[in-house]
Amino acid sequence: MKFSANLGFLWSDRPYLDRIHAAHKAGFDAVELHWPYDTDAAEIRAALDATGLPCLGLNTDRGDTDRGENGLSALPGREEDARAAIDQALYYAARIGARNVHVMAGFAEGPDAHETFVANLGYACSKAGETGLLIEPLNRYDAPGYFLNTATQGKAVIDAVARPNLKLMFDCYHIQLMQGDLTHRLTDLLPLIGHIQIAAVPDRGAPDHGEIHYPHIFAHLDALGWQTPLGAEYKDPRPTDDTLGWLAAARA
Ligand SMILES: O=C(O)C(=O)[C@H](O)CO
Ligand SMILES: [Mg+2]
Repeated sequence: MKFSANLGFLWSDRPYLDRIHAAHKAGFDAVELHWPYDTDAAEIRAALDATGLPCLGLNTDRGDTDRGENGLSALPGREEDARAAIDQALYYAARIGARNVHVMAGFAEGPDAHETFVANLGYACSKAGETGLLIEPLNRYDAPGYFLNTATQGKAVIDAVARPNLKLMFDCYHIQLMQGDLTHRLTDLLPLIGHIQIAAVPDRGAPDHGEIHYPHIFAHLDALGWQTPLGAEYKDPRPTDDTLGWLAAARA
């Protein structure tokens, strides 16, 4: 199994460029970013080229975080802002060679939000070119009021958009908290999944403790033929270099 370091969380005590080199030194196969927009794309690209690490993805801008926004694409009436955020993410992704853009839904509910999300995702699919698009259900404990909460709802949105370049970001941490049954769910949804992320449940630490026995998940994904690096997206109180025993164990 291969692994991607999510540099939104791992080594978050240092600048993005240093995080890429730290991920390389630690033996990760890829990296993924959250919101790298304050860092010059050419510099990120140079660090990726120097290390040989592919970048698997980044997120659309959240909007006005001071007002608590966490994505814009499911917000009725905010289409112009949502599409500007999609354009910005696709442009940045193309400059650094990122494989995917995660289009963040935001805090919204109801049929209008669904319709708005589907329309904005349709726009993104038309503009994406070679870049893949992802949507990610977030759990209700961390993100109460977020529009997209379950893999089941994610599938309904993907079915409604009906475009081959839109897939599900299956974050085992969020899906375990909302729905569980990870083994069957990964099997059933596999054709719709574009990226998979991992963290311990419920504390979102390194994937070496808690409700999910990750050696089983890794073996299961291996048996399913999954090859894309799994995104290590965890927040652990220890310095990142001290949390990587799970990676060594998975490599053994
Ligand atoms: O929070 C997550 O799980 C993510 O993957 C995204 O970056 C959205 O915050
Ligand atoms: Mg995630």
